[in-house]
Amino acid sequence: PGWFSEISPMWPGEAHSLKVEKILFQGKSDYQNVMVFQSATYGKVLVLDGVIQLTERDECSYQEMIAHLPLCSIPNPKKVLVIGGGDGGVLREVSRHSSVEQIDICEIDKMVIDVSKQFFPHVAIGYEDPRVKLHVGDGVAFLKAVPEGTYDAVIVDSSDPIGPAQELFEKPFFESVAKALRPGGVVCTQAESIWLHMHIIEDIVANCRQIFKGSVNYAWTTVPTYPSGVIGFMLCSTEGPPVDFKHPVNPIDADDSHCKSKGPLKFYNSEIHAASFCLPSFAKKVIDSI
Ligand SMILES: NCCCN[C@H]1CC[C@H](NCCCN)CC1
Repeated sequence: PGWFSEISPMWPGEAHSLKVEKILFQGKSDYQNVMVFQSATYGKVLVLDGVIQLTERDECSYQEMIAHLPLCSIPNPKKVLVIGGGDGGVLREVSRHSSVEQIDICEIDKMVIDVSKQFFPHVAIGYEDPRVKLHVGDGVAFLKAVPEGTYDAVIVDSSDPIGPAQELFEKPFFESVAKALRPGGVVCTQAESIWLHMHIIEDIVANCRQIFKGSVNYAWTTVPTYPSGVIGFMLCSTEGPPVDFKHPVNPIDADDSHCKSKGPLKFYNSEIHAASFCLPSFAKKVIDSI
């Protein structure tokens, strides 16, 4: 009864609101406040420190794009690491790829995992795949311990730079990701909004261009319940076999038969893969000039 408004200094002067039917969970973990509520029109909603992480209605866009943009860009992904993504949605999407043999996930907050399993079973279903190995801990420390060249792909499904995910936006972390990737390996990170955060994106792109000597691209998608209605992704590859993110070499068809239990893809397809790298001029000017 009432409205939830997403007010944050990260998007001053604006706040997306959702009509609340019932608050289902409120808790404080070692890292952040965790809340779940039943919304009137977007299904259940997961909120961390007052910031919307996902809603049942539109999570397909973010989870499918952040997973398939990298994995469909390399021919035969086998070893994948997910940093963050405690709700399990990215795991659900990664597990659609039959070539994948090992999926490591490092999530710092156990409460996010438990709450997702309890309230978002269609998202947390990702944990049920036998290839998934869960590590509860800090992604920065995890990556430091990873042997060089271990992974074909790393997906950084983080929250925003204010809070526990702050370090996941800084240079040392990107360097540790590059080290953990094989030559021609790929990383996809959550990269904010071109409407709200061009300055943050500028810094991220500058760091990525210094660190990833393959290709560096910015893609974006629409998520109605994220501020400004869009969210971006950094797609980078390490030096080695070239990766052309804009032309998927490993297309995943919409009715991928490997995933009866996970349902069909609701958002991602090869056309929207290519289209997601087309940017408005104001963003292109900044990103292509770095
Ligand atoms: N697996 C879903 C995790 C969602 N990650 C993030 C949650 C916070 C959201 N804020 C958007 C801020 C404006 N760009 C970005 C994605």
